[in-house]
Amino acid sequence: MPSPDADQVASHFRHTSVLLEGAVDTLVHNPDGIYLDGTFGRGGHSRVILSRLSDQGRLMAMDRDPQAIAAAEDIQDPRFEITQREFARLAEYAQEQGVYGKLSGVLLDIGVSSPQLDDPERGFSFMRNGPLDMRMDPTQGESAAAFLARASEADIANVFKLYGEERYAKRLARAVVARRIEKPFTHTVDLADVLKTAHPAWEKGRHPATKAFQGLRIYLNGELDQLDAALEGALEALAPGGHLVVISFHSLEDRRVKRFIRHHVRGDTHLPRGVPIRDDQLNRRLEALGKGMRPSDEEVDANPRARSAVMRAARKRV
Ligand SMILES: C[S@@+](CC[C@H](N)C(=O)[O-])C[C@H]1O[C@@H](n2cnc3c(N)ncnc32)[C@H](O)[C@@H]1O
Repeated sequence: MPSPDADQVASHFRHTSVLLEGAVDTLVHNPDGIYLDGTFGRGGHSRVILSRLSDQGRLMAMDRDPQAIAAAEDIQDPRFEITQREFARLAEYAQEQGVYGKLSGVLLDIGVSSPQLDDPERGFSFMRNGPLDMRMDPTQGESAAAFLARASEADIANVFKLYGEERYAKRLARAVVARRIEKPFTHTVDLADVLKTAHPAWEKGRHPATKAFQGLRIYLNGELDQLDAALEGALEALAPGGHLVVISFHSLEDRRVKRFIRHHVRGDTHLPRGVPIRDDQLNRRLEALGKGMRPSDEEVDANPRARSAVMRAARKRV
């Protein structure tokens, strides 16, 4: 892939941040604190966080996508630094920087950015034709084309079902395998057309390839494992009283975030079921900060990609 030019990337494909004010209001409780934005994207949240910090405050950011890192070039602020890395390794980053256990807040705005979806060259979109890639970091791991060329029919069906929640996963996988014998898949629209032809029940307003594409993207980027590791890492890297804020875009992710927070709010899940629990056996490490927050109707009207977003937040107990 050619090395990304920050201006080109920033001007061609824009990202509208979701729950921008709500997330930053919940995250920043101490203007002198050290914060970590695990999903820089185009820096929508990062820029507002910086505007809320004092001269003593500090913001560390990360993203696994080299184009996101290039888009941060215009932030010339001594309080800001960024690294290209997976957020599963956020605790390691905090350790290297000497701030492990000292963070005032961690923000994760997970999933894909609009520039990733909108740039056909990234291969995420079934609407715009491009090479079938779908990696957030195109230098790591396996592309969608490589996976579809080598995986068994059962593995492909599993990806569509587990990560795309596609009801007709087996049927779609069968069509993919039948077609690849004649010609391998190299482009997004070609795959989308095969999925569309094989799909028996189109839902109104939704392209029949939507769920299968989601499944491939989540699988190829290891998104659920990344999320689990990032939540664990954030809990350790936060200072007592630090805030964790997570915005997710579909139920597979939100369920995990909700479960993680509930587990640490109750502090009882390591004990066998049915055993009476004494208070001193509980290890309550988090306090929930409100209930899940969703974008307003106005925000969804202005940015339809916000419609499935849910934000959950918690405070690490002292
Ligand atoms: C929804 S966008 C974030 C947008 C950002 N908050 C903004 O306002 O511009 C999600 C970003 O997270 C990044 N990302 C997703 N999974 C990641 C992971 N496991 N590690 C690091 N970055 C990841 C993507 O590359 C993408 O840039």
